[in-house]
Amino acid sequence: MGFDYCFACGKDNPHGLHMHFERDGDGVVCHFRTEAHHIGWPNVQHGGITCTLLDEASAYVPFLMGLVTVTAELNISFKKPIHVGEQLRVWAKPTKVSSRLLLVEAGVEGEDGEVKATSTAKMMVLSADKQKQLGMEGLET
Ligand SMILES: CCCCCCCCCCCCCC(=O)SCCNC(=O)CCNC(=O)[C@H](O)C(C)(C)COP(=O)(O)OP(=O)(O)OC[C@H]1O[C@@H](n2cnc3c(N)ncnc32)[C@H](O)[C@@H]1OP(=O)(O)O
Repeated sequence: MGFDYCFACGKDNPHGLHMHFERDGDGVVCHFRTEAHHIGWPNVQHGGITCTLLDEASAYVPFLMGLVTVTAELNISFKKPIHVGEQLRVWAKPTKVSSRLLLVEAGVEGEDGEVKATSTAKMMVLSADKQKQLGMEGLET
């Protein structure tokens, strides 16, 4: 299975979130609507879904630079609950880029711009050998 089955962005994954990213300056942005099947506590989006939104946005920053990375670290601050039916703006931008590591800042905001969650991520750039070693097959950027 390739990119199209990515849980966060794959168009062919029937269980996925179907995130779609666009460039925004040197970063990325995506709009996402919280649905009933995304909850943990009643009416409140599961924190794991929020993590996925932030992780994916962080991964798309290097991806759109033509780099294959994995998340080595992801630190999240959950600021406000997200409720079913909310329309969210998910963004990410690089704060430091080196040949092996990118630091990426990301956030989730409500329609009124309220900050729901923020994160910082360390994205490790993978060589072709490392991709093979980690069992990542069929990757082409
Ligand atoms: C059509 C469009 C489709 C688009 C699709 C887009 C898809 C996007 C999908 C994205 C999905 C979403 C994204 C996801 O969810 S990716 C999935 C979640 N992440 C993972 O599965 C990663 C699992 N971890 C690993 O594979 C390894 O631990 C990695 C690769 C991270 C390091 O490997 P390893 O441990 O073997 O290291 P090394 O021997 O290669 O050494 C490397 C160097 O790096 C240093 N180091 C290591 N760790 C850290 C750290 N935390 N902070 C700072 N530095 C660190 C290390 O000391 C060394 O430095 P030096 O001693 O050389 O100086």
